[in-house]
Amino acid sequence: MGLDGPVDLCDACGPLSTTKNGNRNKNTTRRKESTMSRKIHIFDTTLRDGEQVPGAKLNRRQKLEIAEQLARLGVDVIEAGFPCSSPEDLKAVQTVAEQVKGPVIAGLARAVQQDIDIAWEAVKKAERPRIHVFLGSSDIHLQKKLRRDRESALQQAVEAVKYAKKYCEDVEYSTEDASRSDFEYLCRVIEACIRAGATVINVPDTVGYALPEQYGELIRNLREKVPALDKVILSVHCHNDLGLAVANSLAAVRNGAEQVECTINGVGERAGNASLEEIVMAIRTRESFFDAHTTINTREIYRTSRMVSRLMNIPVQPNKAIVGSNAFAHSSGIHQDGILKDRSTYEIIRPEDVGIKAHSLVLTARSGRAALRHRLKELGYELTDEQFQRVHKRFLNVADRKKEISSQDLATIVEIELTKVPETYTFDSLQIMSGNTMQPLASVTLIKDGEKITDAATGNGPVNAVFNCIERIVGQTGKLRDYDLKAVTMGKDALGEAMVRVEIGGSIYSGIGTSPDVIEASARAYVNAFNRFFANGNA
Ligand SMILES: CC(=O)SCCNC(=O)CCNC(=O)[C@H](O)C(C)(C)COP(=O)(O)OP(=O)(O)OC[C@H]1O[C@@H](n2cnc3c(N)ncnc32)[C@H](O)[C@@H]1OP(=O)(O)O
Ligand SMILES: CC(C)C(=O)C(=O)O
Ligand SMILES: [Mg+2]
Repeated sequence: MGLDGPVDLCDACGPLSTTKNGNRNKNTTRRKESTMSRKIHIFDTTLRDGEQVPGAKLNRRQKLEIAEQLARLGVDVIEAGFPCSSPEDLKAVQTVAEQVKGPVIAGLARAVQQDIDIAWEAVKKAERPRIHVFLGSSDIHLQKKLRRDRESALQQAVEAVKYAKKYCEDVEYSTEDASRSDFEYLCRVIEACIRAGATVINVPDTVGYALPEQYGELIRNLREKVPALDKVILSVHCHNDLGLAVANSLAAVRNGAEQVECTINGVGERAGNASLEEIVMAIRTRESFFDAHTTINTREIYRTSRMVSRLMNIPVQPNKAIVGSNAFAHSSGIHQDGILKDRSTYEIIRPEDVGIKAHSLVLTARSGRAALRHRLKELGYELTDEQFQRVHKRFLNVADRKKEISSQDLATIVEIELTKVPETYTFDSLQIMSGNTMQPLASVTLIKDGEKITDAATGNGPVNAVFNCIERIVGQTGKLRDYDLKAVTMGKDALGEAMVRVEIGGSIYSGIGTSPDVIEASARAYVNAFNRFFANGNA
């Protein structure tokens, strides 16, 4: 695939390059006549192939919950399980078939009568049931796993399709390991299964071996060599062993595939299946390139992803496309500036289109003034230029020491920089007695109105003992809400900076203190917070 026009943004954002699709299937023709793009059927196999992930097993109730959400998402087919695999899976698929309305409900079966009987038992009450039969077609699978020759396997496939057809009008046949199969033999199997009544032919890249150009070519060649494919739906099913499941699926769509089998979050056997959200959003974002569309309600994508992650107990990696926590997070200054000027500069998908409320601008040491100014405004701060410069300087200083600056951090920075606090109490000195066999004891001296006041207190640690002591001297208790201690310079004699947020009298006060001694820095920060409290009119 390559761009043959201006770089696409998305249909919602601007014009797209128009390219020749090259399809000659019946749907393409029909849709083109009515000037509509081809519909790509989304076959979700989260509950079957996705559930083959170790540890991801779902019970009946969980399968139903996900299936109902998949129906809201608008998938065309839900493969609800492999009913012959266990009595519980049979019941789970039955429950989904009986209760979930809208999508076709499919059950998987090996090319053997017993599996097909059970699959039918599972899906027969669905509004639109489908039996999905599969059998290996590569010599590797035939010789090493099934231990039979091509001809008898072909016969078995045909008999299985005919047998399934007795029960169900809609029968999908999968040529397992198609991408490693002999092409002529693959064509013969497909032709024979269509003749036997298959309504959908699936051409899986079972072991994720294919490369996009090659897989696209396979689909194109199949369409050319097997005209009967025009009478059925041609489907693809890609695995991610080389990280190419989505790329291969899209190459197939480009070359005439009409159904894509995929899973939420890309979960599935080994490295997983093609990810539904990536395929759907790629087709949507580059619709005219593919000359195709899906009927997925994309605003349900994020919710579905969260649900599957939660119920399967498989976290989504932060940089996962579309649904990862960083998919719409901008953290570098140049990008943030661009986004604030016009989101199309760095956003090809609107987060709300996949059900995420908004993009996020994460403040880090790589952020610039534009993002900082924006966040300060969001937090309600209106600063003069001079104040902003001071806040920016301290922001960079803190950001260099922290991975991310939260709104709370920023509030502390602003408070510390902008509020001049009269020193009701001035820190003078402290002494600590501490060790692993005694309760820490601190003695602190503060100065008030020129007079030294000394007191002592214990605590569950030296810093806590110092804080308790300060509270005794100022005659006021506080609750430490946030405590951040960092070295501001390098080396053994590094200067430590303590930042605290203390709840005093129902309000939060920030304090900052520096010293080469971290306990002294903490004491200075605590006194600083109390001075803000007193400066606020509290006696
Ligand atoms: C590519 C895929 O994802 S395929 C789906 C993979 N998913 C699963 O396997 C999960 C569900 N599977 C199961 O619960 C079990 O494996 C069952 C119930 C299907 C079969 O269990 P068992 O009867 O104990 O067989 P077992 O799993 O040990 O071996 C599989 C057998 O099926 C045969 N087989 C494999 N695929 C097929 C097929 N498509 N059609 C017919 N037979 C097949 C194998 O050759 C093997 O037969 P053999 O025992 O005569 O050598
Ligand atoms: C059962 C088939 C479709 C499969 O999961 C595969 O080939 O990967
Ligand atoms: Mg698979």
